[in-house]
Amino acid sequence: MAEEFIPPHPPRLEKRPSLLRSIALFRRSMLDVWMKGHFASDFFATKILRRRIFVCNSPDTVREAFVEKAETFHRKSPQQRYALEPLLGDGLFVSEGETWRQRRRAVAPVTHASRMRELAPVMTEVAGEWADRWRALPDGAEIDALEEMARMTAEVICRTLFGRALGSASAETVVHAFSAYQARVGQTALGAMLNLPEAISSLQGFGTRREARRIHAVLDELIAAVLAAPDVGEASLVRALSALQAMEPWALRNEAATLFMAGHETTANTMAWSWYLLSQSSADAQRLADEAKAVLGGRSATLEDVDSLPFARAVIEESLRLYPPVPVLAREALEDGELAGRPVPKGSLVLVVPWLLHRNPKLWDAPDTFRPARFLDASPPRYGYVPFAIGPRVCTGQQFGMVETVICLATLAQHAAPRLKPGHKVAPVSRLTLRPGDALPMVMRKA
Ligand code: HEM
Repeated sequence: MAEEFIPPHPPRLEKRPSLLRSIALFRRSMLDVWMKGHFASDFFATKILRRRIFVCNSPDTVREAFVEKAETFHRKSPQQRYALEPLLGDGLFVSEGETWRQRRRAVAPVTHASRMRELAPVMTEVAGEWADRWRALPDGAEIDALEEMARMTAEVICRTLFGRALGSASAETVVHAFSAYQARVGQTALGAMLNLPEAISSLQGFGTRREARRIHAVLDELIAAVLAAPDVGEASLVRALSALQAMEPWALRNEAATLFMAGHETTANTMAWSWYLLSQSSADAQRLADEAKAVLGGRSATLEDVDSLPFARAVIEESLRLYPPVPVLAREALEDGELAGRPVPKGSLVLVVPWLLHRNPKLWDAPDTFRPARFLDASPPRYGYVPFAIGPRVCTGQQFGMVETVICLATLAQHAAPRLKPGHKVAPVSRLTLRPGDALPMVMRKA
């Protein structure tokens, strides 16, 4: 049997770090703060400054917190709200209570599995354009696979949000505006996480609000153009949202911003991690290329092909297990509660950490090893595999994200098997999402 690949992860701490060290590690990446024992621990509690933190790391405790007691642990963490509210306002991702319920009723149907027939052709079209791009590159050409995948998934989400022509023309502007926001956010959310006084936190957020206003201006213009244009029957999430529920213009913009933010970088990172993992496991890369060539014969994958591409799906599922794009799911207790028989005071943070849960040795055989076939052999443990979260706030774009990544991966894998640039070391980092560093230099090779 070929040797299996264990992809990189930050060193696991042997003993509890000092407060200053914890803060320094957290600032670098949310992956670096965990101790060795945390991975196999079902439930544990800790405290950083004024914030009590409870971590659910077994199927039972995940179900208890996010499903059975979802009402108590419904509110997003102060860190997420602080980082995202300037941009998303009361958008679904950060809202709560009645506003959340109302928005969920609007957003969930337009991204639902039943809409894939209408949305998937855009994914097929973009995957085909990228296959042409990659085919035109000479063997040995250098690419940044992270940037390539970010541009590709931006095309998909912009064309599905705003329609083909407007979406394609605006993708670059939207991506730049969101990247500038992200760069600001990375530095601002720590104060809120640690429960520092409001004044300190708001001082940090000035630049973030300025970047958010820039994005709002871009989106307002695009939405007005979509709604002013005649409906020619092409897929547009913005048009579908406004047809389904009467929404104020700012509410529609908040949901468009939410869908872009939630649906862009998550899928881009999943694709980039998949190329990296495949580049280190030639047997899996070959198996994927063989499957894609046999099913597709050179053409682009469609929605109808997805069920015939089980190995492509398994590669995506394994990438999402090892490098979940949202590696920490955080909630604030709205009232006093209880988890695993322990009191959880109001205001505590309750975390489900896919980064830990997906590598819990009690749930996974060889948890650090890249082994996509594990998803062909057995179903993942219920409540033990949550890349799209679980419970009432589960990702509304789960089907969208899976269909998009399988279509794009299989279409491209027929033509290309990029290798990691010699000498480049990949190190996972996580701020808002988990990425393979700031760039992923790879060298093009024909499949
Ligand atoms: C591989 C791709 C994706 C992954 C891994 C992913 C993951 C997640 C996760 C973990 C959450 C919950 C976050 C939390 O509880 O704090 C979430 C929420 C959400 N996602 Fe996704 N997502 C993906 C793609 C998408 C796409 C393509 C869309 C839309 C087209 C989307 C729309 C949303 C929305 C609207 C929410 C908020 C749901 C709510 O709070 O009710 N996601 N996603």
